[in-house]
Amino acid sequence: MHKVLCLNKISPIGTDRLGAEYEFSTDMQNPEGILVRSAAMHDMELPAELLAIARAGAGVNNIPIAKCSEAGIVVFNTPGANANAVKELVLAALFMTSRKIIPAIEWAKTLKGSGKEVSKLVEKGKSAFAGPEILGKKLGVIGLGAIGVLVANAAQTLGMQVYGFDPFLSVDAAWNLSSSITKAASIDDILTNCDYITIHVPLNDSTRGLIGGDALAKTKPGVRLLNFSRGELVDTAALLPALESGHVAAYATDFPDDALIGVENVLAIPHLGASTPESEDNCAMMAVDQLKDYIENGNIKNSVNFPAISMPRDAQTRICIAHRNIPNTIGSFTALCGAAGINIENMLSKSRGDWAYTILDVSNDVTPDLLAELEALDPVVRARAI
Ligand SMILES: NC(=O)c1ccc[n+]([C@@H]2O[C@H](COP(=O)([O-])OP(=O)(O)OC[C@H]3O[C@@H](n4cnc5c(N)ncnc54)[C@H](O)[C@@H]3O)[C@@H](O)[C@H]2O)c1
Ligand SMILES: O=C(O)CC[C@@H](O)C(=O)O
Repeated sequence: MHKVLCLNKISPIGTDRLGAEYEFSTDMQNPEGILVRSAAMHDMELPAELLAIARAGAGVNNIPIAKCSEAGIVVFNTPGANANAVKELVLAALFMTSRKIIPAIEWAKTLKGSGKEVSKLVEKGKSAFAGPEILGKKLGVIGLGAIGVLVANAAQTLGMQVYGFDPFLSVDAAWNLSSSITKAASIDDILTNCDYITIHVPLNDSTRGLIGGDALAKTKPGVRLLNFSRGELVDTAALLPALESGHVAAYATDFPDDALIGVENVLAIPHLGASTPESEDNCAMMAVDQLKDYIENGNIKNSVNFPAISMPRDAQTRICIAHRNIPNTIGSFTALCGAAGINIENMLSKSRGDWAYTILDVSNDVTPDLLAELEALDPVVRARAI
């Protein structure tokens, strides 16, 4: 029986796929797998038995990736599975930051009880809530991955002039991006030219504070800023005076902090980007399928720390080895197998940056001694036989 710990609410459409061979619970000791959404895992002790963490979603800044790699724990995410849900909320925010829809609705509620005067009061008060159209305005999209591409294409069909910036644009994203999107040469191109700016990059050490005082100073007066990626990408301390002066006309964020809540022209949304049944089902199914394939077959798809690797099973036993990407490592695996009288029928090894992963399909039983010898090799962080 495999054990899977679930740290957040995960759609049963996904967890039902675990099947009868799995014990699944929100509270258990020594799990082999963890399913997680946004739960903070940085301070969590990682169980020795833990093989993999599957993040039902895109962002993995809640997971200690480097620590997991060192322990041979494979971390998965579900690229693109919630992108449409986020795109739809970003489009809603484009309209909401323009047309003052939320404060206007709040104001209209105050007219309750005014009887026949309501229509007169509405006409008198409505000018306080006028706001511009998005048609023809310039939208800058920072980060053209799964979400950024969908946002850029949709905004373009709504009549916006869209500029995109992504120094690491993938081939897939380039194929999916409308040819009408203008390529920005630098982030400054976006900052200085655009009426609306939306951020769709991961949070990491190089993007934290991406929009700080210097960046804000380059933006057009009256710019509207949208952040559906992570709160720490925008420096709240630098943003507050820019909102106060009106230089930033509005800020929509899915990640409000205490200082932003209640501030005029801040649209503080409680992390609802991926909260649709469709997205929750997609993420859960992908996360569970990837986790199961890893636990049962050692195959890796959509990992953020180890390479993609997959091989059909056609031998008695599979040895899976997570290791550092250094020369002569594979030779030491085959030498140890040979010395143990193990015949390798098929093998595959892939690397990704500092890390690598090797699958050896063998025609014998594998002894705990051989696994211990493999794991004792310097580059190896985890070896198991399935
Ligand atoms: N609000 C939500 O509920 C929600 C849901 C999903 C994702 N997210 C956040 O949105 C982020 C993006 O999601 P995605 O699915 O589009 O991810 P993705 O990995 O498909 O795309 C991220 C893109 O950002 C680009 N990028 C990285 N650093 C950059 C930089 N400095 N400047 C410009 N581009 C850069 C990458 O090349 C990539 O194309 C996630 O990392 C997550 O933090 C939030
Ligand atoms: O799980 C969620 O609700 C949010 C997920 C989102 O932030 C992500 O990065 O995919």
